[in-house]
Amino acid sequence: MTNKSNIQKAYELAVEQYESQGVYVQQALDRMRDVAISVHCWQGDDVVGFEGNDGALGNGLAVTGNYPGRARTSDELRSDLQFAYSLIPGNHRLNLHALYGEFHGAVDRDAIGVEHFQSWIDWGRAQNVDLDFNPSYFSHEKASDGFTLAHPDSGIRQFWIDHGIACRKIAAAMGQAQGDPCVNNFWVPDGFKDIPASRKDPRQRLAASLDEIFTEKLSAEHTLDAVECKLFGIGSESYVVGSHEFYMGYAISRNKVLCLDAGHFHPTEVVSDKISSVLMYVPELLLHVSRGVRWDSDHVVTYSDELQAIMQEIVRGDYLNRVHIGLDFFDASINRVAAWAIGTRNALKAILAALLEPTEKLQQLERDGDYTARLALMEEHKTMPMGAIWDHYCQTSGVPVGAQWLEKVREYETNVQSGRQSKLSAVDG
Ligand SMILES: C[C@H](O)[C@H](O)[C@@H](O)C(=O)CO
Ligand SMILES: [Mn+2]
Repeated sequence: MTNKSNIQKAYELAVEQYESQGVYVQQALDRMRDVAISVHCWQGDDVVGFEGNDGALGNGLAVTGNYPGRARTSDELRSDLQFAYSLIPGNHRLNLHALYGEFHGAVDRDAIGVEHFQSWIDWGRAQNVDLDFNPSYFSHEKASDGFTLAHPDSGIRQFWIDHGIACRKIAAAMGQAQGDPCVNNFWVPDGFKDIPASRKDPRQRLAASLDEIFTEKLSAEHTLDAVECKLFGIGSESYVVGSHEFYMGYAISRNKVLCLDAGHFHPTEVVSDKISSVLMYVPELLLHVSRGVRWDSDHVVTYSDELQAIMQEIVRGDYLNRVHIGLDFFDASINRVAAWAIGTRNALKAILAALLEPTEKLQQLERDGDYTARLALMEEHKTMPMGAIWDHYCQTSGVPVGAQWLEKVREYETNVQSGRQSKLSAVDG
């Protein structure tokens, strides 16, 4: 049975063990406390949002499962988020999509304004949660044929350009209110199911639309524009306009933040190997930490080799101040608050493990050409008592230790989420 003194004892032994390797745990924990993960709102309600439609998700996004308790209103979503944050050590951000505004009636995407997000801004200030933002280029009649900013119809393109412009203003207002830049991430689904006759034309239209959206210069103290690529989606298997090469070139030439989603590449291609390359040419990176499984790019993040490799790269490259870490997964087959807790805690554990590495020693061995010792120490590190440091970190941060958070989720499910079952609407796809 876990108790405080055992956690403390295990921690002290672990600290000694790390110190014998030249790793100072307190320094690692001090850096850890500054890491803010941008927790994505859309895990809480299966990417439905509050526009008042029936939640029919489109444009290659699909949520499967019908676990009870989906948040149906902004108050329910905020309650679930607050509860999720109470299970996660540290102080984190919230990543909001445009379709989560509070509209009180029909407001089309090109007409949204700061007023529709004022409650979120106020809530963020009250909770000390900084906000990030995303225009929503999906689940809309004007996106139903799979094209938005690259649409051949100039009227439809203009509608989505206006949406992008509106979202930048909202993001800037959020950043100004919180005194910290709001990262505003553009992902568009545009693509073809089958072989295009022109790969060029849609890409030219997408670049032109984005240029129009980004014409107004907004203060980098308030908002940063990010662009997110994708290899394929359901319904865009043959061609996605915003490919990796497209956005890599776009971000470099327009000085934008590049967003890499861990589920948006070929199965054997890893984001961890891209970080140090792209950061040579773009100022900052946004990560969508996710887990691809076959066709789905958005499974709940587990403590996988690739998750650890991503966080190692960020720490080894000393990029913590140039990489914005966001999450992107949605699973309706398990408790949605548990999904947030599992994925976010795993991302943080991987960061802590990376901060506890003897990075300088490993890099010196490499410079010396001692690859034997480099591999030996990397392997020894894998079984160092990181769990004892993590437990202590959770305890001193005032959040549940080990699997105790699951008991809290069970209580929340019984007391809060189970009462929502009557109006459940889950989307299968
Ligand atoms: C809802 C998100 O914006 C979306 O998941 C996007 O980031 C993406 O990754 C699409 O595959
Ligand atoms: Mn993503």
